[in-house]
Amino acid sequence: MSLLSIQNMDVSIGQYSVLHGVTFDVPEGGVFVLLGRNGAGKTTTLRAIMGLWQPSPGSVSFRGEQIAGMHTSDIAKKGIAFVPENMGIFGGLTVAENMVLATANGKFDQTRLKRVYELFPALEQFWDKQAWSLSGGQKQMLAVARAIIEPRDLILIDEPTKGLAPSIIAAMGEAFREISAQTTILLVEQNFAFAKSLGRDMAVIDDGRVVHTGTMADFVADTELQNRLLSLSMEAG
Ligand SMILES: Nc1ncnc2c1ncn2[C@@H]1O[C@H](COP(=O)(O)OP(=O)(O)OP(=O)(O)O)[C@@H](O)[C@H]1O
Repeated sequence: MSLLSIQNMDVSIGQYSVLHGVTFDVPEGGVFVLLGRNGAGKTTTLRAIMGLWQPSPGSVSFRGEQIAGMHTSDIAKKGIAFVPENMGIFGGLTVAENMVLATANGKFDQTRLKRVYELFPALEQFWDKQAWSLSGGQKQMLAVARAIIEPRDLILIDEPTKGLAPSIIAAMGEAFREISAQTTILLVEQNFAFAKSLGRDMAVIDDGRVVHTGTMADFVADTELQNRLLSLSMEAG
């Protein structure tokens, strides 16, 4: 059984029909990459899984249980976290306060906190600094750290490398590799070089429809398919 199974998911935003019968399965473990052009429907897919947009009834199951139609807070309690593109951190609060707010009861599990420090040493260094004063990469690290401070089975991460320097992207990749040994990651990316270094399985979405699913290794080997499905707006690599 897949960890997450999306079957025939339609999503409308207001009067606009954005997703049309989106279907793909995310197996447990590793990184699953969702690729697609600008405006293809990647963010909408993540938001619908999280209950932030209303997906069609019965279209999203997590560990075999239907979660479409549940409240976002109940979906989060099932063990799914979301790191949105805007990171969702509180700039006026310190790193420590941002982390406390991400815990279920205001207390840290010390083993998990130690792991966060190991993955992202800058967060320990800047623990008492206000989040707005962090660099773009450090803010992204804080956003991911907030998602893993409680036990999770699945983390949805939306374009984490956007605007980051190559050295920070490399560090982020290392952290994701370690996190994905314990927690499945569903990663939306436009940076194909980054995505292909991490992904085991993948899907491509275009105009609100899934147009390809398979292994990343097969996709990387098929340049004709890449050229056809990935627009020039995606960073080839
Ligand atoms: N709040 C909204 N109201 C109306 N239309 C929206 C809204 N949010 C997204 N859309 C539309 O839905 C479509 C999919 O958008 P989405 O943000 O999911 O794409 P994306 O693949 O994540 O793109 P990008 O890579 O540019 O972030 C786009 O045509 C977009 O204009």
